[in-house]
Amino acid sequence: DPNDHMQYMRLALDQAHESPPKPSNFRVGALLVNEDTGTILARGYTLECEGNTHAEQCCLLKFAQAHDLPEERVGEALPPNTVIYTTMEPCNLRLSGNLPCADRIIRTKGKDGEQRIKKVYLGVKEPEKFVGENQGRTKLEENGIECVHIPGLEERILSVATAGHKS
Ligand SMILES: Nc1nc(=O)c(N)c(NC[C@H](O)[C@H](O)[C@H](O)COP(=O)(O)O)[nH]1
Ligand SMILES: [Zn+2]
Repeated sequence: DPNDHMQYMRLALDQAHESPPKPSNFRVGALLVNEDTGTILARGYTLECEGNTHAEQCCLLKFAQAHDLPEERVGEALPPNTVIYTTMEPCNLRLSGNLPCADRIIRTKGKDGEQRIKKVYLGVKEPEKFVGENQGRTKLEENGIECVHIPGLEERILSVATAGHKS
C-alpha cells in the first residue's frame, strides 16, 4: 500500500545521505526489494562502490557479489518480482560514458530470459543539469518496466541530491 512505498523511499533517501557531495553528479539512494515478500535485497548510494558508481548500480553490484555473480548476470539471482526504489529517475546517459542504470535494470533477466526487475519506484525526475532531459523513464517503459513516481519527498530528495553543487 502507499505507506509501504513511502517507507521504502524514505530508506532510499537515508542511503542518499551517505553519498559524498560532488559538483559533478547527484547524491542518490536506492533499494532493491522483493515485492512478493517485502524483503530488502540490497541498499546503495552514489559512489558507495569502487569507481564512479550510481546508487542503482551499487545495489545491483552488491547483490551480484553476494551471489558470486558479475553485475551483468545479477538477474540470475534476483527473485521474479524484484523492484527498485530510487530517489532519482535512473539515468539513460552519463557524462562519464559509463553504462546507464536504465540499461543495467533492463538487462536483469533470469536464465529463462524472464525480466527480473519489473518496476521502478522513483522519487523525482532527474533535474536537467548534466544531460538535459533524462530519457531513463521512457527507456524503461519502452522495455516493459513500469515506472511509478512516489510523491511527497521531492524537496528533501533534491536538496540531498544537489548538496555538492555550488549554491
Ligand atoms: N539516478 C541516478 N543515480 C545516481 O546515483 C546518480 N549519480 C545520478 N546522476 C545522474 C547524472 O546525470 C550523472 O551523474 C551525470 O551525468 C554525470 O555522469 P557520471 O555520474 O559521472 O557517470 N542519477
Ligand atoms: Zn545511473
